[in-house]
Amino acid sequence: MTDLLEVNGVTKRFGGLTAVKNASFTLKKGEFTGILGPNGAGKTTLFNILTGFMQPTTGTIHFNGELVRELAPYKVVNRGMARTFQLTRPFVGMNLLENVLVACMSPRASEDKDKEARASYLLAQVGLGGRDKEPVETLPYGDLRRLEIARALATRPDLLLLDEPFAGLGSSEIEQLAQLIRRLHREENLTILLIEHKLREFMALVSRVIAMNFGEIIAVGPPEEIVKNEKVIEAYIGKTEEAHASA
Ligand SMILES: Nc1ncnc2c1ncn2[C@@H]1O[C@H](COP(=O)(O)OP(=O)(O)OP(=O)(O)O)[C@@H](O)[C@H]1O
Repeated sequence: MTDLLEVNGVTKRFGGLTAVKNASFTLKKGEFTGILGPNGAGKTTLFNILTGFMQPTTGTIHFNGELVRELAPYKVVNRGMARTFQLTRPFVGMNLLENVLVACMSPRASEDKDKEARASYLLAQVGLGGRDKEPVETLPYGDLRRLEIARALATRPDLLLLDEPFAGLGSSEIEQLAQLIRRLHREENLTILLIEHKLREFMALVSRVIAMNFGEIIAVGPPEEIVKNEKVIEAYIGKTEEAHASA
């Protein structure tokens, strides 16, 4: 497998706070990787940097061999990196089909000549088939998450970044969405980077974990190793009383 994404020494400072500290990692084509870490660990900041919503203070990002640092978010999308957000942002006043159609105008989707057919197909693919004309305003949370994924897929990405797709969903919705994500990874030749706090679902989906704490990458490995990693356990539950006593 070749490297699709190469992150090298990325740091992001907000005044005196270092949200991401010297992060380096690679993603290989076809990998399903997750970023794990407690609140405030720097996961979303890292996503924002990768996708052009923020510039790193230092460090470089290569995607498909090209330097993507300094590129505006739409240019990053045009190079094949699409994302979803913790808070969904549909185009209000438009129906489901129109919401996906906008993304079908992406340069990478130029081969998709019949845009309406493509948008309709994507809605069906994410489980929203037959609902093209529904207004987006009435959509429940779980369906909004599906719509976001359809819009991201419309840009024909090589890498899909999912920021907490299960937040706010009930257990049956989570299971359905997890199945969808798993199927997309398998059938659409996608490389996926996932942030998710729902640990059981997270660990079942990913094959590699990048664990962060206080902006730093503290461990990288398969889920079965990460759950046993001392630094990761400490980051989640804090030092044991014994360790505190001897410190
Ligand atoms: N625009 C900003 N300005 C100042 N500080 C920020 C900004 N964005 C994030 N931070 C800070 O950077 C740190 C990392 O935040 P970030 O949102 O990346 O963490 P996270 O791991 O995604 O957390 P969560 O799991 O709660 O979403 C936090 O201390 C946060 O308050």
